[in-house]
Amino acid sequence: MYAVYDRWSEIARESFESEQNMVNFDHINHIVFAGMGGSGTIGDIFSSILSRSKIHVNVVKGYVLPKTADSNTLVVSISVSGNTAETLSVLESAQKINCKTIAFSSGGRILDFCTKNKIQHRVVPQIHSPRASFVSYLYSILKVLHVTLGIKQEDILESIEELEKIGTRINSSNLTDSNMSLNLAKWITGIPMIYYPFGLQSTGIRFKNSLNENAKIHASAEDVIEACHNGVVSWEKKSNFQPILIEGQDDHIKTKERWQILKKLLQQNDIEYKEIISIKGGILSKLVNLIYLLDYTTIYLAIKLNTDPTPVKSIDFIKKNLKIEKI
Ligand SMILES: O=P(O)(O)OC[C@H]1O[C@@H](O)[C@H](O)[C@@H](O)[C@@H]1O
Repeated sequence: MYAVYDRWSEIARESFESEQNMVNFDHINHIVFAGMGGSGTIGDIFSSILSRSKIHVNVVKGYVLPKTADSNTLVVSISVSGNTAETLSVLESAQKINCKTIAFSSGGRILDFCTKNKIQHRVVPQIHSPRASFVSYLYSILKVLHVTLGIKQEDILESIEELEKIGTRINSSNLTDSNMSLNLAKWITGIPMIYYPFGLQSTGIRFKNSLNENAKIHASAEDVIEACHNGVVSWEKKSNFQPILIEGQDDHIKTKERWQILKKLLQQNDIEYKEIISIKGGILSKLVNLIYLLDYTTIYLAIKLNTDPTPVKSIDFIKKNLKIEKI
């Protein structure tokens, strides 16, 4: 897995510079991103980026297309394997009601369905595993859809440069004290309780998912503002949860205030915490930079725990036991 992660910035650039044909969907007022796990995180990223645009965005991590979808809706289906039942189900519903559709997969049932129904499809090869392919999928989708999504090329290139910069500091050729991912992995001894601000949700959820799949440990992730109405009470008791605060340089002023109060509360309760602060820059740069740093943490943690990050036996077990034909 290291070998793939060490190349993330190169993969990002290659994917964005690939031959994939760009497409511009017009007359859309609603976009649905359908995908599970790492493919769902890509939807979360676009949801953050588009949160200030006039386009209504839904991220569907499940089987059901929102009732508001119609022929002015673009449904973007993302599945690295191309065989994820939930994602295929949303695509089938979208095709039935004449949504505009495009799908990205390495092949599988999604490619078969698109070929049969003449739905736009782009093949993006799987690199190692669906979650490690995250970066090639993100930048291939950006290549194909950045005009439709109104994302500027310069913002995309800036984000690749940021991946290059952080890569040299956190990759496996720098196993020193200056490696932030390694340091965070060394610090984690219990269950990470991840807090994230509005706009950086994808980083918190992806970190949780990668801790689960790579390090095979429990983890929890909450929006910090919401947690100030419920989750914070849990710190009144001792536990083996460890707070990790993912803070954005440009968080809303009231979010910044919450971070300060939360830190004060943790200090009063004698609870050690870690702060991970985003870089300055565009939202895409912030998100991919954090995801890279935190994903690497999960691989270093897996190694520390003598755990092979690659296999996900329990997910395989669930999939084997699913009665796909009954969906
Ligand atoms: O992108 P796919 O192939 O639909 O997979 C979605 C998710 O499916 C899970 O089963 C995988 O273990 C995740 O890592 C993955 O992100």
